[in-house]
Amino acid sequence: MDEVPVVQFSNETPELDFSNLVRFNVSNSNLGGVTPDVSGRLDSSSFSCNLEFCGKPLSKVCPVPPSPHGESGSKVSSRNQFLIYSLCGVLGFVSGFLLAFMLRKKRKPAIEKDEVAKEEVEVDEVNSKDSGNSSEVSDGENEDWLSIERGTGASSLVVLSSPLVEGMTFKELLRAPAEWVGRGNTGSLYRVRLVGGVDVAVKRVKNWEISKEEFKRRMQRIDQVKHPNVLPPLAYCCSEQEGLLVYEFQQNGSLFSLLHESQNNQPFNWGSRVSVAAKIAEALAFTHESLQKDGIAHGNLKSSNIMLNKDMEPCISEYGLKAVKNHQNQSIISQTNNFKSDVYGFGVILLELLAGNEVQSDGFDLASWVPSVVSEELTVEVFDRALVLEGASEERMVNLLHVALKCLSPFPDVRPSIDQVATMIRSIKEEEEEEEEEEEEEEEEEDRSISFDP
Ligand SMILES: Nc1ncnc2c1ncn2[C@@H]1O[C@H](COP(=O)(O)OP(=O)(O)OP(=O)(O)O)[C@@H](O)[C@H]1O
Repeated sequence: MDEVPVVQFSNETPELDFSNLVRFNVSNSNLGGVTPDVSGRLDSSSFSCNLEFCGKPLSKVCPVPPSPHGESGSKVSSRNQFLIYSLCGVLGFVSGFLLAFMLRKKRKPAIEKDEVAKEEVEVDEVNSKDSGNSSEVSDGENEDWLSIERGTGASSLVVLSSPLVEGMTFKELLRAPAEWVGRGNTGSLYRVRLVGGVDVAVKRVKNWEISKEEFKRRMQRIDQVKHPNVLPPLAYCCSEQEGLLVYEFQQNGSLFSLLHESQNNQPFNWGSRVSVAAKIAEALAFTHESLQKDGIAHGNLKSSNIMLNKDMEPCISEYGLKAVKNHQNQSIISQTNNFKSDVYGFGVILLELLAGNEVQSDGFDLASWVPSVVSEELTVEVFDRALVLEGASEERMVNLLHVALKCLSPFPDVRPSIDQVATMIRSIKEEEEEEEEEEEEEEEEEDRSISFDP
């Protein structure tokens, strides 16, 4: 066999088939690594002067190479990976939980409002089923109710002396189911059912002309003046821009609805009308006298602010909520005339009771029409046909009409005080009652004579 010439390789021993080799020599080369398997046919001289060689037939033992995929290493690394992933998972879960908690805390008022809206819808549905006179609540009206907290600056609710709403809180009021009832000149009115089943009317007054301090003063004073025919405010809260007033809800509606909106032609006879007029006049006279020094008049007296309680007794509502305006030029008038403005408002109510017509509806101004009819001596034209048919005393109707016309004088100083008005109406009522008594006696007399007649 020929000797294989020595060949210089770089760095690594090439992988060769040594089985047929007689001589192999890589001494003094730059090669290294594990000596090839030559099964004892080569000696150490074949690799001499190469420090990088190890293994047989050299005395240098090769180190056990660390296996990147060795069993123990793999176990360690996968355990580490498991620990790292677990740690990341736990950290992720904890931070996610914390984030969700913080977001929920921030969003809480909105969630509560959503709940109120849901409750409103539920109540609206119930009411529209069981009540004939419930109103549909538009999104705008719901929004209006929901924005109360914003509008009043969430100022605290002041609960007045009535035991009906004792301990009621602002939150409780806003969370209670609410139904929109109507919108007046000054704002919207809602029916709210409190826990325990008490129904209250919540009036929201926007853009008012009364300062916050003045309003508080008024409410505290009005709360001290009690009269059975004046609906007391139960609670209030206010900001500079708007206020919230709570009254007991009156199921039987207003005098306005009885006169102009009654669908089942509820009889409202002459005797009842005189009685209603007398009660309102007495109640107003009492309140004017009590609040004279404080300069607090009603400010917005009209038939939609005369509520009928469960016994159909008239009650003046919304006393003192409005800065008084002059009915003629609509400018805010002096305090001396505040009370005369209420007298004018009462004069309009008297006309409505007599004529059964609505004032300033469809362009028809009853307060201007009546004096012209009276001056043309067509007085009877003014009266409600139902009263004429009923046989109401024309004399007393005319007397009441004259009281109304005095109240409607364009000059506030010429108008009587409400106390004088109350006295005039009282005498008309007494005449009416006397005549009724006489008629009853006559009827009884007739009955007796019939029964004695053989
Ligand atoms: N306490 C109450 N209970 C039941 N209904 C009420 C009560 N107070 C007012 N209402 C009714 O709610 C409706 C809306 O009342 P609101 O006072 O807002 O309007 P208004 O009287 O027409 O005008 P204004 O805003 O000038 O007072 C009216 O039909 C009124 O008669």
